[in-house]
Amino acid sequence: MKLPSPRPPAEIPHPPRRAGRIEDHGLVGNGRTGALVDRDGSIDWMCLPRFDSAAAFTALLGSENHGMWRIGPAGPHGTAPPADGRRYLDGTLILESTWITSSGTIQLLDFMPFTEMDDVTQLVRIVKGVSGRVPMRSVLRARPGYGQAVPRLEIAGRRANVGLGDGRLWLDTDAPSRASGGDLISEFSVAKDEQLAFALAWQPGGDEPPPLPAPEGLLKQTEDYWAGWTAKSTYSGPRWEAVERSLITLKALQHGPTGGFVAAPTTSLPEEIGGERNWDYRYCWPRDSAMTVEALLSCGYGEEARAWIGWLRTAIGGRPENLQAIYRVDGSRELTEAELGWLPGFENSAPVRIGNGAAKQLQLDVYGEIVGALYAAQEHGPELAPVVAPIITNLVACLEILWEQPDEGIWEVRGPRRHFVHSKVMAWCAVDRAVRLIEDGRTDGPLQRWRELRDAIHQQVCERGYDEERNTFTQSYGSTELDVSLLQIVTTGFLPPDDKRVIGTVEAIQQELSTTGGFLLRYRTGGQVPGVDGLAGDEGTFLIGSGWLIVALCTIGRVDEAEILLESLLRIRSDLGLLAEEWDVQHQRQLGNFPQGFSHIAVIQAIRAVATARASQGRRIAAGVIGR
Ligand SMILES: OC[C@H]1O[C@H](O[C@H]2O[C@H](CO)[C@@H](O)[C@H](O)[C@H]2O)[C@H](O)[C@@H](O)[C@@H]1O
Repeated sequence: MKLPSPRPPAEIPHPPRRAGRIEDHGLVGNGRTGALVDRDGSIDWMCLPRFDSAAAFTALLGSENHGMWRIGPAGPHGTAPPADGRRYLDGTLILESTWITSSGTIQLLDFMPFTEMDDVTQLVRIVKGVSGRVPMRSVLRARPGYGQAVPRLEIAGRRANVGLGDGRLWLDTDAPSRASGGDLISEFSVAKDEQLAFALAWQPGGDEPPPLPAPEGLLKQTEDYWAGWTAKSTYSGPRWEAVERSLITLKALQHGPTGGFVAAPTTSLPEEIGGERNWDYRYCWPRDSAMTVEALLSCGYGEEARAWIGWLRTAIGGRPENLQAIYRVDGSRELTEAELGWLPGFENSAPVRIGNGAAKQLQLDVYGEIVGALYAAQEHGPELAPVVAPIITNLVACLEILWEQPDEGIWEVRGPRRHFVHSKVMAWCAVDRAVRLIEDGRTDGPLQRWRELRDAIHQQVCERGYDEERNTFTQSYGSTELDVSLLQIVTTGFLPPDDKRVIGTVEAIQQELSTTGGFLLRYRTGGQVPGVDGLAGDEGTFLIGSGWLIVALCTIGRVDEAEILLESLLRIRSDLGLLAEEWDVQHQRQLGNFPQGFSHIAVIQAIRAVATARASQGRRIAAGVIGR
């Protein structure tokens, strides 16, 4: 469905979005929504009030006239130079950008308080003078409905507000401000030891203004929130800073009020620049969320898992046979896909899509991922067993009926259904975990029947999904193609690590799907001829595949190789430690939605796997089992 182009936004003489990269953005968030901040201090993307609401700042996918809010040193024609340095304050999601100008140095702190206030979303920006005096400018250009409309702007003293349909944005600042063509412009200067704050608040409904903000108090509250949160991590091994950054990023993708995790806070960042592989990730995939929960649990975060289980129970409801591949943040199911014709897309990568047609696909692997996460949750908190056991047994009962069907698989192909080997392996995994739960006396179920089911799936995969001649499992039954998801044969324990079919599959994937630097394609795309996924064009290397390969190599004892790949993966993170879904090996840039949960799961899993393997090597050396 293509939505008609509305009247173009009023032409205001401002340049288009500065040509930058996906990874030039920093993320701030409050567990309800997130905002992406470019190097020049421009908020190029922000959906309000929820991750899956319409964006009020959409410059990321169009021009500045589709909405942005920039604060930076005053440059020509309303621009600001890129910051000279950026970082997150340690262990937080508070972004600090520093500009060193000819007249002085200033810092901008961007953050979103995790607030208890129902339905209020705040974004606070504090400009601090470090030296000299720096002329600054703020240009707030809210454009509701993904850049469709120019709202009415009202200014009353130090408060301005704009209507956004079902809510209103309030901006509080002491900076002198004026309206210009639907923009709120504030020009001011900040000297050493001075500071000036801007606080933006979204509130539902009418005209009642929100309470006046206290930016310094909100900063302290946000610092304390993150200090308390990061202190709960149980991971203190090598590369813990990278683990911490990925954990914080995953936490930022969880919608606090419901417990649902979005796959990423963006839509339609392209998987190929100029291509059509542009999808909306601002929703909750049980698959992605389950993997996120496992990654968080592995570092001691149980509360997020509990909240997600609550979300899952709502989303699945009383009918697990109606499991969807994707839900909205609140667990609702309406995700009709549409194209926003008025947006040119990131670097002209059209279409820009909202909604996601993959929601209605059959994706059998999801059962395995959900059951895996629930199984891990009750291992982490045994009191959860009575809560998760009925969900597990219901899902496995569905799988009993469904598992022999072809499906669209983990990659949500838009080509014909196939018997994807990964889907069957994950189905095996779901049944296996259910059997273990029954064997351990943590729930009741048809033990013998499910043991037989588990064996039947295993046997079928080994007979129909394995290419004896090449000694590798294949993407789908009877195909000669490979798929990076086959690495989960190793990580799920479907076969023992020293099985020749396991080693053969790892090596075949390395040979056929590996590119420069060891980054892996998901599978081979067909260029202009639509391949297995039914789409024309190619894509970058898929970063969660790197995580799986690193874990697989550690599992089969090739830790040195794994560590080299881990270093490559860590090297391509942005200066802020963030990763999109994919990496373009040729142009050395990130691709796809950003930051993506999958890629940060990969970082956590890979670092932990290498650390565990190294520790076990150390123990074996100490015990004299292996030499130095
Ligand atoms: O490749 C085509 C599909 O791409 C998207 O799906 C991908 O992202 C999902 C969220 O991270 C992930 O669960 C899935 O495994 C990925 O393939 C897109 O959302 C789909 O609509 C599209 O068919």
